[in-house]
Amino acid sequence: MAGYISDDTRKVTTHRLVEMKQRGEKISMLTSYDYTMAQIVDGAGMDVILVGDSASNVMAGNVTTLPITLDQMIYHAKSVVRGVKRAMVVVDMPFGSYQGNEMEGLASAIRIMKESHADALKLEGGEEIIGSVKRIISAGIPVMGHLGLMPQSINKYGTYTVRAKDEAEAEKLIRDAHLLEEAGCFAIVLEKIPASLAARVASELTIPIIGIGAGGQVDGQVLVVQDMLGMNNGFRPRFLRRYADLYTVMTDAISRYVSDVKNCDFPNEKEQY
Ligand SMILES: Nc1nc(=O)c2c([nH]1)NC[C@@H]1CN(c3ccc(C(=O)N[C@@H](CCC(=O)O)C(=O)O)cc3)CN21
Ligand SMILES: CC(C)C(=O)C(=O)O
Ligand SMILES: [Mg+2]
Repeated sequence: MAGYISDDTRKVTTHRLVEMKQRGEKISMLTSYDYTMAQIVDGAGMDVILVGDSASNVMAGNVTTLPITLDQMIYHAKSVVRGVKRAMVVVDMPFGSYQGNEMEGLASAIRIMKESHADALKLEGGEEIIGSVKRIISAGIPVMGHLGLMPQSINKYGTYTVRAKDEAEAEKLIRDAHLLEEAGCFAIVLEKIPASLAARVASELTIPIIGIGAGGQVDGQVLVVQDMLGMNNGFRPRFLRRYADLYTVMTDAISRYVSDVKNCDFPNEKEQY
């Protein structure tokens, strides 16, 4: 099956994402944490590349996203930006860099933008962090919101189960989404919530809603690239579609290399000087 690669090579902007929502063209988004992956993802025609704090899990092997630092996020973001020509690059602000202190949030945001040359930032939360969101937007930095399952708050909930299933939580999520839009966010990620609730938010708001485990009635989709490529053998939530089985492909290739080295089949005469 042929892939979809846009012939429009202009850099993706916040303005163009809103236009895509208005036209009904879905927005494609995947994570990347490094230069090599970002080059592949951008070259395949991705609209938005997220330098996710899921790097804490996927790159560093932590159990949660909480330990990753501002310096580490900046390192990943710089590596990704060097590999990207067309996609918009959005960077997750890490846990501890914006909660509870607007001025610290602004300072962290400016550091990420100044040092990485990324295009925008993403912050988890609604009302609780709206002060930081407003300050960062006032500085001219585009902000993407993130509601529903918020992995930086995992210790408050204790599980990664679906969020906003009860009326009260759903009403708060809708209020938070409106607050984020009014504050000037250019898009919002909704993670692991009922599809009907996500559809309602997407229809009520003008800004694009990007879902992960939030159904198809939203304006775009995001996944972690290692998950959709099948490199993370253990991570198989219901919302994940696996487009490849790179775990098997890579294990086969690497084990053949081990055999070739052991059996003195590598290198051969043509592979030496
Ligand atoms: N590799 C990876 N992929 C992600 O999508 C991701 C990360 N890491 N790290 C940060 C957050 C955490 N996310 C998560 C984590 C767990 C589930 C999840 O649904 N896990 C299990 C059990 C959930 C439960 O307790 O019911 C599942 O089977 O669905 C979903 C998203 C999404 N993000
Ligand atoms: C799963 C996406 C939305 C994310 O925040 C991340 O990868 O960190
Ligand atoms: Mg994240």
